[in-house]
Amino acid sequence: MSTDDLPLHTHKHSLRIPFNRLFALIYWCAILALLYHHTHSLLHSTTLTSFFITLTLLISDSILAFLNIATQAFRMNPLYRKEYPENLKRVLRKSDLPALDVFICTADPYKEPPMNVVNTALSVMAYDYPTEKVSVYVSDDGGSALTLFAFMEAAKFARHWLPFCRENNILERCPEAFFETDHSSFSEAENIKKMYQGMKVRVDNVIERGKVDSEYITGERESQVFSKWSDGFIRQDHPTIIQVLSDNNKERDITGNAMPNLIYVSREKNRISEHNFKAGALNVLIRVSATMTNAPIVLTLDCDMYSNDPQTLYRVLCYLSDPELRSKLGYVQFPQRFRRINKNDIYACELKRMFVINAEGMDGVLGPDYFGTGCFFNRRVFFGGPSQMLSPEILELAPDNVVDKPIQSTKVLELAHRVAACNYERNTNWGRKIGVRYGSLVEDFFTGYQMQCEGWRSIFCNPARPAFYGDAPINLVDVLNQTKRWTIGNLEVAFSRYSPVTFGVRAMGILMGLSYAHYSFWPIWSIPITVYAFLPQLAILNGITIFPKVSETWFLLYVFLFLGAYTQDFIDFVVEGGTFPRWWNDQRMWMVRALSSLLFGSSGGRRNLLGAQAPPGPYVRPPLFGSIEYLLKSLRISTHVFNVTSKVLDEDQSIRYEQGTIEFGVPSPMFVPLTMAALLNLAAFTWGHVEAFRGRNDLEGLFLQMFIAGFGIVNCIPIYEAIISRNDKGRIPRKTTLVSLLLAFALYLVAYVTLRN
Ligand SMILES: O=c1ccn([C@@H]2O[C@H](COP(=O)(O)OP(=O)(O)O[C@H]3O[C@H](CO)[C@@H](O)[C@H](O)[C@H]3O)[C@@H](O)[C@H]2O)c(=O)[nH]1
Ligand SMILES: [Mn+2]
Repeated sequence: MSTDDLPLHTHKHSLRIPFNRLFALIYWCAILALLYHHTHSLLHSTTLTSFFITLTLLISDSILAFLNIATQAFRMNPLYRKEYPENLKRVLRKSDLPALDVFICTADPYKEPPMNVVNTALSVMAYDYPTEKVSVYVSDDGGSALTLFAFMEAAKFARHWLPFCRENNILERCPEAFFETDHSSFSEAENIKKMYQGMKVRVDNVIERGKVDSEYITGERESQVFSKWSDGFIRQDHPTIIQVLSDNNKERDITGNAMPNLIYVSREKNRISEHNFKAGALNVLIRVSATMTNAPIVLTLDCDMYSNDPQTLYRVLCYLSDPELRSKLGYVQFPQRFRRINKNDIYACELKRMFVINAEGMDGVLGPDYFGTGCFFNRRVFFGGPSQMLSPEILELAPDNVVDKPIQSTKVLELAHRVAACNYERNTNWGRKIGVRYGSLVEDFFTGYQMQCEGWRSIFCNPARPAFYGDAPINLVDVLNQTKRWTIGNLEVAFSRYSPVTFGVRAMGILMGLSYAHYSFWPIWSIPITVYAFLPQLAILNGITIFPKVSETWFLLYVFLFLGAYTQDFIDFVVEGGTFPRWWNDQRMWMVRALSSLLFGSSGGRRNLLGAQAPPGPYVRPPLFGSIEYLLKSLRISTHVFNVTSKVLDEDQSIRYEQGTIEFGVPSPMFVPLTMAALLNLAAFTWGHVEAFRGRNDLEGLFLQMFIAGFGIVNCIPIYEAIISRNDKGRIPRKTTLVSLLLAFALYLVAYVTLRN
């Protein structure tokens, strides 16, 4: 039978491509016209005030224009793919199936409950795949005995869980998710559930006490392991701990089947060496796994994600075993999908554009960027471009090396410890040319980008049943802190010597270069957003017209630019299954993000050069410009830290989240610009009408400004509610409102003095 009859995968191009291209052309012409208009007015401005206002608008609109052009790159050639795993099983023998190493990262047992991490691991250990070919490596940057304890428990539970899933052909192989569904039709389920809950109680007890008491330790071997957590052991300074918790050469499940490998790794840490956060953790796992199993396929997973489909690996193999793709295929990326997002996704955490729409767009060119989780790599991709292999410093780490010793042999364990040491990477290519790349807080984005620059292709795989599910933050501060980390990370890429606009365009062509530029430069989108949130409003308050009148032709240009961008964005969103309320919240959240986290730095996150974390400070810290924070880093005055997002659910907060109420709560400086904008827009809109009513205003000339203020107000409704009508703990703290009010008034005074002369 020819392979045409048994396709492993197919794809089709979006029908909207011709329309998108035509529209992009028209839209670019409109943008050019606007920039011409501004330049013309700038050259003919009569007063200093009008000169500065026009200059501000010109700068803002140039930034918007650049970002818009970059966004159009995603729309030039979107692609939709489909895989046929059933065909794969007909052409590939079981014995030919490649092995898989799964990497799971965790960093803090209190922010990332070990039971969640355990669920992540169990869901992939239970993949529908020959168990002797699966190894799961857990990286614990928290260096916590609590996490290790949870995994010891998990290894025991897995001996029951895996055969249960296999024999009953369970789809939902993450225990927590499975027990949330109706499982009454499975006779053993109750038994397994009891075991699961027993494990949960033990793990939670240990977490609550903060240590593993002797009553929980069974046997000499376990107590020996925990004795490593001696007095001087702290998370920032401790030796490497590598613990094989399940070894497929030895362990059998209760039905006598081999168990997958499960290995706990907490790399060595000290205060002098840079440990490079998650990127460093992943590089240690790449090396440790190379010494033990060296599987040709590597899956990276965050501890807040779990597998939702045991067949996923077969989908991946549809691409990785395709002879036409194989030699250049670096990774297969699945979208991040989230489980508990509320109905209208108030924080726009679904990130449909980033995780689906844009990824499909890039897939039509050279493939999607790397999202940090839910990604299957060809191990070879970590070692230089497809035609230019970079050999690691020791032979055993090479991607084609075959491990011929059992994972618990002294030789293997010795080497594994050696490659997990703090100073192992000194004078090597790790983090620069080999492995996951250092130098950006979005190590995922930066790494995928560099791989693609080296000539690797990637594939976006988006099956109907989500391959993975994860959790997204459920309060505004967490969302904004996450955005802030991404902001800094993106700027680090934008202004590195690998900048997508120069290096990227040269290496991958204009479309890929622009796609990556869109992400790395998006923080500067906060400049136009801030200008449009304040300038037109301040102008209204001072009776100044800054946009064309309704009767002028230029007015139509503004209408077209606004409606064109919004409509196109809306169509993209809805075509991918979005709803109107979700889209509305999404566009609101991008403005919120722009006004707060993109611009301002906040709580924590800075450390001194020795790498010691600054002690947690009082609630309100002086706001810092994101760019200043970035600058401080560039001047080596401070460095950025990867602030892990909390995955602990507060009951009250969860309820408010379910109801769709925005959670402010803590007096964060990040809320100040937002609240200021809400107040000023309301003031301007009201004042504009009052003046018009008194006949002192020309509403025709102020129409665009009034429209912007009105649009701002509609977007700010939840903020007004959070200031005035809410009494719950999630309302905007009085202090924040007061500070914002004062600052808004100060801003008004400044404008009064400068604009009226
Ligand atoms: O020093 C560290 C810090 C973090 N992590 C792990 O990194 C993962 C992601 O951290 P999280 O707090 O969940 O960040 P998110 O913002 O949700 O993560 C997104 O953004 C990150 C880059 O900023 C990517 O690494 C992630 O894959 C991507 O999902 C988690 O598993 C952490 O345990 C470490 O292993 N070591
Ligand atoms: Mn996360």
